[in-house]
Amino acid sequence: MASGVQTAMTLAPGPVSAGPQQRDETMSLSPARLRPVDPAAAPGGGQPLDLATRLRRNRKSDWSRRLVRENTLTVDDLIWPIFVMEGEKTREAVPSMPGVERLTVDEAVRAAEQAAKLRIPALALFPYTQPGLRDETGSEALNENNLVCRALRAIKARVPEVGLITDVALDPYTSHGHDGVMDGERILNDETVNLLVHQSVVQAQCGADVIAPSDMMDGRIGAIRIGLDAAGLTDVQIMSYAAKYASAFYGPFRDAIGTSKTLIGDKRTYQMDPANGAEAIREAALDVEEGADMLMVKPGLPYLDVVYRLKEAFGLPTYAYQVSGEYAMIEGAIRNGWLDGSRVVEEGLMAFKRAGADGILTYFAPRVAERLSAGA
Ligand SMILES: NCc1[nH]cc(CCC(=O)O)c1CC(=O)O
Ligand SMILES: [Mg+2]
Repeated sequence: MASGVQTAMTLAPGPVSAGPQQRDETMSLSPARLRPVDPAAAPGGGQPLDLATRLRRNRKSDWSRRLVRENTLTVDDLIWPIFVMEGEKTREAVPSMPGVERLTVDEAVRAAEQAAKLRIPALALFPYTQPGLRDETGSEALNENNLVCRALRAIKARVPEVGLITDVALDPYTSHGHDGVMDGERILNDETVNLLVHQSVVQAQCGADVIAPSDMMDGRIGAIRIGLDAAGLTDVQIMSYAAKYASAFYGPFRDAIGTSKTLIGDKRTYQMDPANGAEAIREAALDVEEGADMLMVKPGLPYLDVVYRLKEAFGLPTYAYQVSGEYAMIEGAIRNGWLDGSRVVEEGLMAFKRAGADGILTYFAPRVAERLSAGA
């Protein structure tokens, strides 16, 4: 160290005669950069480089890395999406999401107990609707005894301390797998919104704490807010899937809820074009104006720029959905031994925090919570 200081003194700031600095005039002219390096200090010559700033200093030990760490990942950041199905005491594997299962309602209650024990704040529920109950207009969505409603009541009765988030959209209930009602090839916006308001009120009356519309119809946030308030459900929150993209990463989810084989066409007339970023701001601005309490971006990792932009622009609680395809990619590689399991999962989740997310919907939630609570 002493010799480093000495070098800095003897080689006082002077004109730069060579080096990369000269090539780029816009480069910072801070004194630290201008100090020339002693030409005698050849690599391996034993003389330290004359660097005033060495960013590695703060990384030299575990305690120091912890001290300078900018972001943290905690159990409080996790939302656990689960799939529910008919039946009793049964769990059924979802092949394209290794490690994820569909749960009967009683097993969903077990999952909620596990969430409570791990202190995962909330679950997000998605139903696998019996094919015979699916129709053109998704009428099962409005049935207060449908799978989601029964799961809501069962979990609320046994594990009231866990937050329950429900998906509002018609796709688990329609014979064509679209999120709205159709007229020929068109997905009808305003007619669909009417049904979504009804669906939201039914779910909230059955115990949903947070209504999360994932349908991407225009105007649904405002309509749902009015509908909930009119039903006396003023405390029910709305988490808007504000920027939801027409993504190929939803494939395994559609296997899980049984819509991949029935879906006619694609969802590009209502979900966003993956090429668009500025449009996400417009989507979110409308949802904020219409009364959204929280915003969500979906998918997650490929859309971190959108997470960052929405958080910066609105400052609302903002969430990212690490979707089924992201889960399948990571878990597939882990199971093949190509990636180091816990490290890659936590690095990915930390990236959401760094981008500004307040939390993440992730199928890895119970696994990560277990590690975090073990202090690993
Ligand atoms: N409204 C449907 C819905 N809600 C959540 C997801 C995807 C979640 C995932 O892939 O994990 C989808 C799929 C879709 O839009 O087709
Ligand atoms: Mg919108």
